[in-house]
Amino acid sequence: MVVISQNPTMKMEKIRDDIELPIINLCNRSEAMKEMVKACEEYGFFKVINHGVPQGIISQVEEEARGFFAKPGPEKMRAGPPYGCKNIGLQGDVGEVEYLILQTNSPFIIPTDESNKFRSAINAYVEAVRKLACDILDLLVEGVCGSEGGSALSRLMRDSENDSILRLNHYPAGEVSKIGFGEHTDPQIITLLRSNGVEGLQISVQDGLWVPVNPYPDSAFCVNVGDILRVMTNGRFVSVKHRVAVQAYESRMSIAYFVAPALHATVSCLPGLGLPLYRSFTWGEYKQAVYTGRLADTRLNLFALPSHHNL
Ligand SMILES: O=C(O)CCC(=O)C(=O)O
Ligand SMILES: [Fe+2]
Repeated sequence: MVVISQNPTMKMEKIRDDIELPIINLCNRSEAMKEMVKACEEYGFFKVINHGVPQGIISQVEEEARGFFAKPGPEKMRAGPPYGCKNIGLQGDVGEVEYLILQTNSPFIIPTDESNKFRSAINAYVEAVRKLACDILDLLVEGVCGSEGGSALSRLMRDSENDSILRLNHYPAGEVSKIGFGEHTDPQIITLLRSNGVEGLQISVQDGLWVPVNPYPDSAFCVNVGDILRVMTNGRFVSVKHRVAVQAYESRMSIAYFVAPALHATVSCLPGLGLPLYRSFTWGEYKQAVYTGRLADTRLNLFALPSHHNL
């Protein structure tokens, strides 16, 4: 039986701080392609610099987000969805985090945003990170399938009904033993993450061994493989568990852009990558499995094909 603790604390697991994620320079595309593929196989995480998202657009959205999270609790609560606090998902998972979740593909409102400045900043940000995500996905497909791969991944996010979301997280400074965001894999295709320079993110390179991801260089985006990309690369890329630890003296803020297909889109292994490890499913079906499971579940197991299939 799983016991739900109201304030989860970090178990005393080992931390390894001698692993640095690769920092990939997008200016050199053929090098970047190889390095990204290697990083996706090894860690499921990497950082990109010279990514083409203007610093002004990033600063604007970070400033607006800071302003929003600094509002008094009751005011934010009154905003209702898209605002949330402590609860993560629908199955009782909690963390020391407050957040805004915005569907990027349909008009949204932030009820406290009377002047619409926040909304404009977010729209500009989403447009810029969308381009970056397309670019990264095209390079990854080429790296894995060669030029025949074409735009097999980026076309999923170009679909006018794509289900991509933007999530702004704020972790107030507090007791370091507390969990801001419990361990999980991101279910989507890929995630582009920005942080305000405060540490806290950790990735699980193997069971019980956590690697802190430092927030440097300042200009970088952290990119990670989601479960869908794992399925589409037939397990060659790994969607790695990660979590966020509360920091003692400073609040962490992060902005995650999760690239997802349309709900009706079929997810299956890209051609030429061997016998599929997972059965095909729609993104809607997978999302349902995410909603009905706990944050830390390895939901892809539900879609794994029996091993005799691969003999
Ligand atoms: O805040 C972070 O750095 C990571 C948050 C995260 O993993 C998520 O929102 O899925
Ligand atoms: Fe995540």
